[in-house]
Amino acid sequence: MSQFWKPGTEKPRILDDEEGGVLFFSGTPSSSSGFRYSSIEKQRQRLPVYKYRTAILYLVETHATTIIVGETGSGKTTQIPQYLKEAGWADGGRVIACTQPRRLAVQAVASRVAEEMGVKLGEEVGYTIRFEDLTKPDVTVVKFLTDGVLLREMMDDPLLTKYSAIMIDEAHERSISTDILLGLLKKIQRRRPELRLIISSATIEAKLISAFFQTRKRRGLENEELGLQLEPAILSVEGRGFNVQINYAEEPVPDYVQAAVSTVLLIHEKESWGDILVFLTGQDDIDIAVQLLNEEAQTNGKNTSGLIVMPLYSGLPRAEQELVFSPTPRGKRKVVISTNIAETSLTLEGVVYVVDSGFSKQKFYNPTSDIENLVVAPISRASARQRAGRAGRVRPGKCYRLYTEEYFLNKMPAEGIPEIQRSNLVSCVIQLKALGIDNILGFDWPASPSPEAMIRALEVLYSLGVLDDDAKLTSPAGFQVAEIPLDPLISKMILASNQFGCSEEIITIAAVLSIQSIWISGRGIQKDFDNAKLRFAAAEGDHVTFLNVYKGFLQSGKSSQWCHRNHVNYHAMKKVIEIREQLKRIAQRIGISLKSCDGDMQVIRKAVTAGFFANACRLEAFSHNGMYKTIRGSQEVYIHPSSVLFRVNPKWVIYHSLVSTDRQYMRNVISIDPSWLLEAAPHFYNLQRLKPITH
Ligand SMILES: Nc1ncnc2c1ncn2[C@@H]1O[C@H](COP(=O)(O)OP(=O)(O)OP(=O)(O)O)[C@@H](O)[C@H]1O
Repeated sequence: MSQFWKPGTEKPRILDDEEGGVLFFSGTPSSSSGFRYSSIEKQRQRLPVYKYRTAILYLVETHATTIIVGETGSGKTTQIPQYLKEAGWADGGRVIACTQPRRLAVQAVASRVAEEMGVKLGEEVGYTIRFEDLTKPDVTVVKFLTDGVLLREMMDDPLLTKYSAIMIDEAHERSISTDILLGLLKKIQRRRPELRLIISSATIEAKLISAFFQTRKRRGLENEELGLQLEPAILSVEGRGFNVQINYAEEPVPDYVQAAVSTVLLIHEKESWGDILVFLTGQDDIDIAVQLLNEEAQTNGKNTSGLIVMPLYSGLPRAEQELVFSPTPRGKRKVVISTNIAETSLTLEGVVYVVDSGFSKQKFYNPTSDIENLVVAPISRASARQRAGRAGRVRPGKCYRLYTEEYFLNKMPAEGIPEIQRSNLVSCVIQLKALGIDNILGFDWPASPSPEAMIRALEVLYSLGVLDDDAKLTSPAGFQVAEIPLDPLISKMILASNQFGCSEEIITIAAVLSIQSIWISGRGIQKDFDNAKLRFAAAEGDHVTFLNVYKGFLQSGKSSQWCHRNHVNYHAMKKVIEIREQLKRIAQRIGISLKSCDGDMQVIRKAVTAGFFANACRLEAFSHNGMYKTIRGSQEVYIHPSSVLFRVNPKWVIYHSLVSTDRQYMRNVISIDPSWLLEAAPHFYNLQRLKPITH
C-alpha cells in the first residue's frame, strides 16, 4: 500500500483493547440468548462513557443543562439514554428523548438500544421519523427521533411536557433543526425547570454551545430549592473506540471517485479481513463507483472476487439501506459506498477500513438570487474525524484519506458552517411563526442567520399568503400550511388544490416529490430506461408523468414485476402510498376535501403554480441550447436530462428543485401558462417582468 499512501500523525489510539475483537461477532444470534446478552453487557461496560456514568447522572440531576463532549465511539448515543432510564428519569409515565440529525441514525441507534435493553423495538424503546412512528403511547419511555420531528411535536405540545430529559445528540453537526431546537429549549427551560437538557457534541462546538446557554438571562428559572444549577455543566468523556490508523494520499488526487475505487481494490488485495466504508458525495458519484467496480469485476474478476458492493444514500429505499447492516457472509468483504448519511452515529459492525474522499454535498443558499444549491464541497476536519471514527468501532481499523496530510492540517476548515447560515429559511421561519415566535430577527440563535436570507423567507411566505402585513401567520391558510410537515411551497400547492378540486392528484404529486426518485436508472440500461419512461411521459411535464406512473402501479395491483419491467422503484412506490395516506389524513384534518379532477391537467398545473410560482423560468429567446432564465433573479438554468421535458423546452416552466453540476439544472419540471403566475401571485410578479418572449 505504500506507493500511494503515507501514514499520518493524527491522534493515536486511546482505549485499551485488550479484548481485541473476541467479544464481538458479526452474526446476529437471538437477543434473548443469554450469551448474547452477557456479551452485550460487557461491551457496554468497556465503552469509555461507562466510567463517567455516575458523574453524568450527578450532573444531570443537579444541572438544567449538561454538555457532554466525547470522541466518536465513546458511547454517548447508545448509553446515556439508558443510564437516564436506569436512574429513574422515565418513571411515572415520563419519557426520555434523544434527537439525531439523520433518519437512518435514528432507526439504527433505536434498534441497537432496544437490543442492548433486551426489548422489542417499538415498545419501551421506539423511534419517530417523519412519516414513520414506531412508538407506543404509555409504553415507550426511551424515544429516538430526528431533531425536525421534535420541533414538529412542539406545535402540539409547546413545552414538550411528556419529556423529562432531552438529549440533543451530534449537536456539533449544527443542523438547522438542532439550532432552532437549542434556541427554543432555552425558552422552555424557563417555564419547565424540571426539564433536563443533555447536549452531546464531538468537538469544540461544545464551547460555543456552552457560551450560548451561559449568556442567557435566566428569568423565571428560580429553583434554588431544588438545588438546580443554572449554568451548564461540561463533561469531557476521554477515550474512544479502537485505534484507527490514518493514512493520507502522498499527492492530491485528480479524481476522487477513481481514487476511491483504486483504494478499495488495493485494500482488497493487500489487507486482511474486514469490510470497507467509502465516503463519496451523492447518488451520482456513488453510482459511478459501483459501476467502475462492476466493470473491474467483468474485466479482471480476480481483483474483485469476494467483494459485495452496496450503495448507501438517503434516496435509497429503506430495505436497500438496511442491507448495509446485514452480516457479511464468511469469506466475503462488503464495500459500502455512502454519502455522509453514514458519517455520524452509525456502527456498521464489520467495517475495518474507511476511505474518505474529503468531499460531501452541501447546501448553499444565495439570498440575492434566492437559489439554494447542493454543491460538492470540501468537508471539515470535524467531519473527517467522524468519518474515520466509523472504522475502529468494534475492532482496530484504518482510514485512507484521499487528500494529503498537509491539506488536512492547513487547508481543511476546522468546522463546517452551521446549516442555518447556508440555507433557504422558508421552512424555518414558518415553524417559528407557528410556535408563536413573532420577532424572528430578534430570536436567540446559537448562530444568527443572515438578515438577507430572513427577509427573503419573509417575502416568499408573504407572497404565498402565509404571512400577513404584520408578518403573522394568516388564518386559516398560514396555520394550515404550517400543519403540513413538508416544504411550505408543497404545502401551499396542496392547499390550493382544494380550490381547484384536484387534491387527490396533488397529494400524489406531493408524496412523489417527498422522496428522491421513483425511477431505477443506471449506466448501461439508459436506453431501456428512457423507453420505459416514455410510456408514462406527459407533455405537461414530470408532475403529470408521476400521476401516470402512480395510476399504472395501482392498475397493476401494486405489482413488483410491473415495477421491474418499467424501471420503477417498487420500494419507492410503496413509500409513496404510505406518505400519501398520511398526507390525506393531515389534509382532512385541516379541512381539505379529497377530490379528483378526473384528468383535467390544467387545474393540476394551476395548483402547482400556486405553490411554486417563485420558481418560474422562461426559455431564452435566442437560445438553441435550451437555456432558461429564472424570472426572479435572471439566473441561467437548464432542464435536467432526467426530466420528460428535456429537449422539449416549453417556453414557460416551473421547477421543483435545482441541482448544480456543470450547470444549474432544474429537476421535476412542469410547463405553465405565464398568465397563471399573475393569478397565483399578483403581488410577486408584474406584467412587465412576464413579457412573453419573442423569437
Ligand atoms: N449496532 C451495533 N453493533 C455493534 N456494536 C455497536 C452497535 N452500535 C453501537 N455499538 C458499539 O457501541 C459503541 C458506541 O456507539 P455510540 O453510537 O453510542 O457512540 P457515540 O459516542 O455516540 O459515537 P458517535 O459520536 O459516532 O455517534 C460503538 O463504537 C460500538 O462499539
